Amino acid sequence: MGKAPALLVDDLQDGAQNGLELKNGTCKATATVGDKTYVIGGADDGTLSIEVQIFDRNLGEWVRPTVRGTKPVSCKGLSAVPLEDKILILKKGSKPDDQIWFLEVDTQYVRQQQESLGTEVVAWSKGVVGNAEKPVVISGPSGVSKGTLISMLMKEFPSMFGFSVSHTTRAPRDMEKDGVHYHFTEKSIMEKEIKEGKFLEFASVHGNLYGTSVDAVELVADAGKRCILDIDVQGARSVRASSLEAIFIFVCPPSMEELEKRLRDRGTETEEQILKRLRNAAAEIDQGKSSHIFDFILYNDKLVESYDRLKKLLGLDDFVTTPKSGPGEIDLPIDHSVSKIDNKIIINRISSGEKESKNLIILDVSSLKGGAPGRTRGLNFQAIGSFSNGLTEIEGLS
Ligand SMILES: Nc1ncnc2c1ncn2[C@@H]1O[C@H](COP(=O)(O)OP(=O)(O)OP(=O)(O)O)[C@@H](O)[C@H]1O
Ligand SMILES: Nc1nc2c(ncn2[C@@H]2O[C@H](COP(=O)(O)O)[C@@H](O)[C@H]2O)c(=O)[nH]1
Repeated sequence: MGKAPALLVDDLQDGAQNGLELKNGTCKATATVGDKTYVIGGADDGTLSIEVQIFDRNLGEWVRPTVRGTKPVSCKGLSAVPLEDKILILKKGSKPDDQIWFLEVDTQYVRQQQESLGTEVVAWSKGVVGNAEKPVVISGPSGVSKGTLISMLMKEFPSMFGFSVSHTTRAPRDMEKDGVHYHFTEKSIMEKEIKEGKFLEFASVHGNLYGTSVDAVELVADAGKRCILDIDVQGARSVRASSLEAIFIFVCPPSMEELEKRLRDRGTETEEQILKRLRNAAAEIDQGKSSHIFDFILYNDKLVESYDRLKKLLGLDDFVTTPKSGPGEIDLPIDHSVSKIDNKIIINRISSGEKESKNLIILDVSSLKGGAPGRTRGLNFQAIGSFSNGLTEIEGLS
């Protein structure tokens, strides 16, 4: 339980309603989901991010929750619209790609986090219009060439893909840089952070601890890139069970002999480590082929051909000739009112000062996908503007 924020309980009971701004805050809104009222507001504590406090109406207590995900920066004003297990947050006066956020309050991810931490948890997730490309999980036995294929992809499409930098307790190899190839970490520190719920997945692999932090995935999404995860089969299984929607690819060697040759030729492991990795490879290949975790199995015999097949799987083979056009961005009017009818959020422009804003935006939240940790995809919208000649212009997705 934390100290009470500037708002009093009476303010919540008398004045604040779902979807309405509070009169005594520039960047504050409240929304009630179940027995809890969420007070969402910026910079009260001197930071630049939007903070969350909860008033538990059953207990009559204020709670300061553990907040997961990248916090949005504060803005000129907020509207909050409660949905079933999350709250839609509309940020006023922010850039078009920073206007729509979700505060998850009762999703599967939040419930899992609450269970492991034993505290109240909320999680931020930025909203994305349309079906933004899913992250890519690449798995397969050690030495099969996951890293090689990922490097080729990142080199050819530097602005499209971003690598999720894992944590590991293994020692760095000669050419490996901390923070680039891995976050090289002490076991005790990593175990503590796992307990604190900072990892999307983790596993003991070939005698060391490896894991993908939520921050690693968020960082790539924040850069507007499609995240690539290079993780073992156990990790892939955990991600499959999480709310991170991804494409799962298992890279398979042409034979165990070839796998052994690649591992030995790479020359990065001791004899003992090579034998351990080869012993584990047989089980990984079995699971990779039979476990239904993976959407695709990619046989890596000849590297260039495998890379071409990988690009095809990711829809990149015709990328240069026919780049896919995006679904567009929503540009919210600064002064607006918000109402909700079923799965449609109606955003009405109030003042007439903004020449380029649409008068009415209808946000469709019926097909939301993904969510924390990561983006909430599947937002659709229609923007309707009227002109002095009486004509109406409609744009956006239906
Ligand atoms: N198709 C191929 N034919 C021959 N050698 C290859 C091929 N693909 C990759 N290699 C080589 O095999 C070695 C292992 O590749 P890489 O390091 O990419 O494997 P990895 O799956 O990322 O391994 P790890 O899981 O241990 O990180 C490298 O030296 C790479 O140059
Ligand atoms: N479950 C996870 N597995 C991971 C992660 N990062 C890497 N890996 C896998 O570990 C092995 C060995 O990697 P190496 O760099 O020591 O050769 C390999 O299969 C990787 O895919 C992770 O975050 N989680």
